[in-house]
Amino acid sequence: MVKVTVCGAAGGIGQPLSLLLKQSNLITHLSLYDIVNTPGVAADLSHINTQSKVTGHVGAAQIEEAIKDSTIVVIPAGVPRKPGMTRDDLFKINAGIVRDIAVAAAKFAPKAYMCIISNPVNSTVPIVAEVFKQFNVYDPRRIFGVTTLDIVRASTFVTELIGGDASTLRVPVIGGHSGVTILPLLSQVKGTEKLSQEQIETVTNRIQFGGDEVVKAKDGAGSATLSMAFAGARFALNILDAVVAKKTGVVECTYVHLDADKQGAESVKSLIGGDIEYFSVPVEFGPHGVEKILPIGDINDYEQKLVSVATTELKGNIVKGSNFITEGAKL
Ligand SMILES: NC(=O)c1ccc[n+]([C@@H]2O[C@H](COP(=O)([O-])OP(=O)(O)OC[C@H]3O[C@@H](n4cnc5c(N)ncnc54)[C@H](O)[C@@H]3O)[C@@H](O)[C@H]2O)c1
Ligand SMILES: O=C(O)C[C@H](O)C(=O)O
Repeated sequence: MVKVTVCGAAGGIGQPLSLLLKQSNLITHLSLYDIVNTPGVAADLSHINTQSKVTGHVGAAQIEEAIKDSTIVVIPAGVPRKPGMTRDDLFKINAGIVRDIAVAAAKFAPKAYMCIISNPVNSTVPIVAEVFKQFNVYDPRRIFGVTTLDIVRASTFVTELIGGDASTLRVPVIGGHSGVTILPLLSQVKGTEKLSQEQIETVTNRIQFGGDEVVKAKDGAGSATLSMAFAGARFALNILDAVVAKKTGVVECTYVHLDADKQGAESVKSLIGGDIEYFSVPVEFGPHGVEKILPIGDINDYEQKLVSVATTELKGNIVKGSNFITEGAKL
């Protein structure tokens, strides 16, 4: 059985993400969890003639059956931003939502690959990790912050400048998932050498603040949902490719605890200054989740400066998430 549970499945991301996952032949059971509307979404999706069974589960009383024995738990549950808000402003509401889902996963699907979309990702990933530690089921190779939308945006925006096929252009984006913590490594992308420094800085800023572009355009109706669904499905399917289909060479940048591959993280740590716990890095996936943290490679002086700015903010976000569990009420 390959069961994928989407938590927040009735939402702006949850619905199109579930639709994309329904198309995968690697999934046998698609389980939809939310506090509202999942019976309807599940009934609708269940008419699609692909192999997975679809079930809908509503509210805390049904979270056990929703999550039990999942291979993957994807979490886009929680509130999105409105114009003028930072992702960190969402912490007050989303931290508790993510904690409660993590507790259920730790109890009922302790071996699941956890894919966290809910913002602020820089803090919600440490929340899930600390919950798993409290239940003695922690494995850093299986807990991921989904930063794929930053990579997808980077491919699109950079291609607009240098031409070519955005669907195959790979732009490494490391760091975290908010503003200045998002670090596109454009110097590693062939074709960017023809851009001026001004163009590089403008497109770097656009990638870092791409989320704000959508929040502003939606004008109070939320943040990115469709592009996030695309990115979230790509990420979950990458994991399934490695874990279920046993495909090798599956590589994506994702926000992980650097203990996921201590040896591989050495080169990353020397670049970012040693004492940071979580960072989005290029990861090769394998049958246990993170197989290897790959070297970040050479970065130029401009990118090195961006790294210094990012790590200061990121460290604060990480501590805030971890403390929410370690200094909170006993679970
Ligand atoms: N990682 C990223 O790149 C990225 C990109 C876009 C959005 N996001 C984040 O994803 C989250 C969801 O965004 P959205 O646009 O889908 O929001 P939305 O409001 O449209 O949907 C959220 C869903 O979560 C559900 N929910 C609320 N509390 C819940 C709980 N306790 N258990 C289960 N479900 C619950 C809601 O009922 C709703 O259906 C936000 O936090 C947003 O900031 C992250
Ligand atoms: O910008 C947001 O709040 C949502 C998401 O993190 C994004 O990058 O689009």
